[in-house]
Amino acid sequence: MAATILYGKEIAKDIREQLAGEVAELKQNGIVPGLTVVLVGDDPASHSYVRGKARGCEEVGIRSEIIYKDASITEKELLEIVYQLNENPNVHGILVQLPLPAHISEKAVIEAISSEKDVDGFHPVNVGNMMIGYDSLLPCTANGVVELIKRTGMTIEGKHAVVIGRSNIVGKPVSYLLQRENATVTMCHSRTVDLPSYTRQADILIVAAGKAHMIGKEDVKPGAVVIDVGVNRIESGKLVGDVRFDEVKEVASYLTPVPGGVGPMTITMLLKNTIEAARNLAR
Ligand SMILES: Nc1nc2c(c(=O)[nH]1)N[C@@H](CN(C=O)c1ccc(C(=O)N[C@@H](CCC(=O)O)C(=O)O)cc1)CN2
Repeated sequence: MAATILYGKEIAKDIREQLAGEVAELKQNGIVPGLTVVLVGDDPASHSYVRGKARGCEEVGIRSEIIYKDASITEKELLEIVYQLNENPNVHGILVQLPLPAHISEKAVIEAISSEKDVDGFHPVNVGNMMIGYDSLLPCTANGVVELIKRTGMTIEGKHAVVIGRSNIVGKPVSYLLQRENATVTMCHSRTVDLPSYTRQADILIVAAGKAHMIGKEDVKPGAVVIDVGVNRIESGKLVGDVRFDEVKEVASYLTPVPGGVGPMTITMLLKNTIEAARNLAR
């Protein structure tokens, strides 16, 4: 039986309607949630993502601002911008778009952002709280993946989840979040020996390797939920995932497309975090 396609775009629309209601309620109490995004350099994909974040804010009523900086900015100058945003009471969420130019330390920039305004959920305080299971601002893509799986109506508890990829943005946090939902989680990566022997055991397969079309139907257990986090631009200019969509849809129970699957959920979870940060900071 063919898989049900999980259109993140439609689910994101649903969630955004709910978030718009939450923003309206905050505004009635005199709080206008505000997000500032800092974008360094001229990477076209980053510019497009940042525009998407501003559009999302407008849709739900969050005040947003984008600070554009040339790639020649020094690390010290960028840190100064972050320190000023930390002090600004109208800014509840701060996000520095990644990747940064090689001469700027991502670690230094992430650590400079106030953990209470870290709407990416990348600050070590937020990562630590997530690992322990305390409340915190959660990494957006990972949180979006878990939300998508929940929307299938399946029970995550007791399922075997296999995650391919161990990045700080997706692989590591999604593994912790699924473990928090009581899944049994196996983390695989580029050095895993005999990857298919793991993927074929997965009830839930999260593919975040950044390698176009690496997963085919022979790698998937029939009936598995398959979430494709890959966004790869191939030679023809087309955007494709890490999963061979047309093949895997024949065996999976649920499958996300690329584009239109996980991507739109990332920005929606950012909006959710900004509202949560505004609420927390007003306490
Ligand atoms: N500070 C951050 N930097 C980066 C993050 C992040 O979460 N925080 N993640 C990625 C980029 N990203 C958000 O910033 C992002 C990537 C993809 C999408 C998205 O909607 N993708 C669409 C396709 C878009 C296209 O046509 O190019 C989809 O999959 O449907 C949104 C956000 C790295 N940097």
